[in-house]
Amino acid sequence: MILMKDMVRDDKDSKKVLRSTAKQVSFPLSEEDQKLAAAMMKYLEDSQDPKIAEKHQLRAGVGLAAPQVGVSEMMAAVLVPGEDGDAKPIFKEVIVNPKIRSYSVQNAAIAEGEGCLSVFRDVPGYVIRHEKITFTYQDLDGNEHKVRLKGYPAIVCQHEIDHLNGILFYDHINKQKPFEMPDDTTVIE
Ligand SMILES: O=CN(O)CCNC(=O)c1cccc(Cl)c1Cl
Ligand code: NI
Repeated sequence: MILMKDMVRDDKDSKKVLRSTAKQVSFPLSEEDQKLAAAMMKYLEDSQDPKIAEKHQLRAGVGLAAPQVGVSEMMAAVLVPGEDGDAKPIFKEVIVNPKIRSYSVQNAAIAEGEGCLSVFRDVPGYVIRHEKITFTYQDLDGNEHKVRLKGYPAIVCQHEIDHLNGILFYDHINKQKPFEMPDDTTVIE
């Protein structure tokens, strides 16, 4: 089971795993990679269950990338829950070797900013991202997928794909004016 103690912190990342480009994953997946993928998705499910999260002191997450638990591989779990906890998640997948193929000119940012399990402090400010993205990835069986996302799920996948490329959310915050946004940026509540 992945716990908070397993998370690599950006302020203590001596191996720089959070700041390097992760390795491409080859198929068929090794036993180890299959176990890691399952454990990462399980972390997200548990962290979104108030009782389990409380019991194991898990910080909630809608995504988790392998470098965050010290594994420099191109793999991330994404679990964006449905509105008001209705059973069907908006996006649930372990994305392997993801690559953004195109994106909108239009920018978007989450109103309350972003958080990260690799960043044990609040970093206020608007994280400016693409409102829409088209990206490809392989699923755990190696099948290629091409997905178009918009709004919140698109933001989450950008946050995760960033992790695989050594980028952290606060890299996108304007240091001088953290709450400045390009004027036509969509604010996601
Ligand atoms: O990389 C994944 N994490 O660090 C897990 C914790 N952060 C979140 O769940 C989170 C919170 C707010 C906005 C975004 Cl986009 C994300 Cl991803
Ligand atoms: Ni993160």
